Amino acid sequence: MNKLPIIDFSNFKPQTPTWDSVKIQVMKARKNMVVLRLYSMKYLLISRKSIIDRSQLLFDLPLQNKLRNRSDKPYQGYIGQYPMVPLYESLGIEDAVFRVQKYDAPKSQETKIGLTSHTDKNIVTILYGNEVKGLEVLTKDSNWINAEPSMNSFIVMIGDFFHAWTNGRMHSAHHRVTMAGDEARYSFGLFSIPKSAYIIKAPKEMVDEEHPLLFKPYDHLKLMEFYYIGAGRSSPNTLKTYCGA
Ligand SMILES: O=C(O)CCC(=O)C(=O)O
Ligand SMILES: [Fe+2]
Repeated sequence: MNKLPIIDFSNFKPQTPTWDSVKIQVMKARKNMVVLRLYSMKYLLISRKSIIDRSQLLFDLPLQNKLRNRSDKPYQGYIGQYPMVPLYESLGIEDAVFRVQKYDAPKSQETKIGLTSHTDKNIVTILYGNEVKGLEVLTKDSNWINAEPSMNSFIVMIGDFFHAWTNGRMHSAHHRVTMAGDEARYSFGLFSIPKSAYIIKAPKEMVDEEHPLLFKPYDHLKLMEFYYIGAGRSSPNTLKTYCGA
């Protein structure tokens, strides 16, 4: 497979043949990779330009202004100026799950790291962006494939919460951003997160002889701290290192 599965949600209504066919496609996709494109929402085409224009203005603000949106919590407020990912910066709304991200065009001809390979730690991520490509997803058979930008679709990605809660049935794919060319990439993400202090634990229905428990119960915020502040970043599988059963 060298393309993301594309699932058309545009005529998605309960009790219709489309409903059943979409359901089957979603189940198939989650076994292979679980990065879906949702074709729908024509109004996005109109609003997309204005979202990107406004994001440009936001990131063009002086650094000291952007730094005022700083947070002590992991993955909140302004993130940027990291030597490991010098092209990347992003702004999030405190305690909300919306984040605007910018990847500068690389300064030289070489391809550059925009974001290092990771799995999302949250429940589900919904991504939308401008026409500059860069997002790459690792398939279960270890091939990196490009997520081609598309104006009328979102990319939906399963996070580690769902992977743990379904005891491995849903796959949280590794992904990264690689930049090339001379245009900046903008992306917008909705990162759903559990309520604070919610302990993530696979329900007993998800655990059986064929599916032994993969992870001990854990707190999402503690996992985030382990990833961003602790030793978790260097681990290829942060969740397993943190709370593998
Ligand atoms: O910008 C993108 O397309 C990917 C962003 C991402 O992977 C993340 O913020 O976790
Ligand atoms: Fe991500």
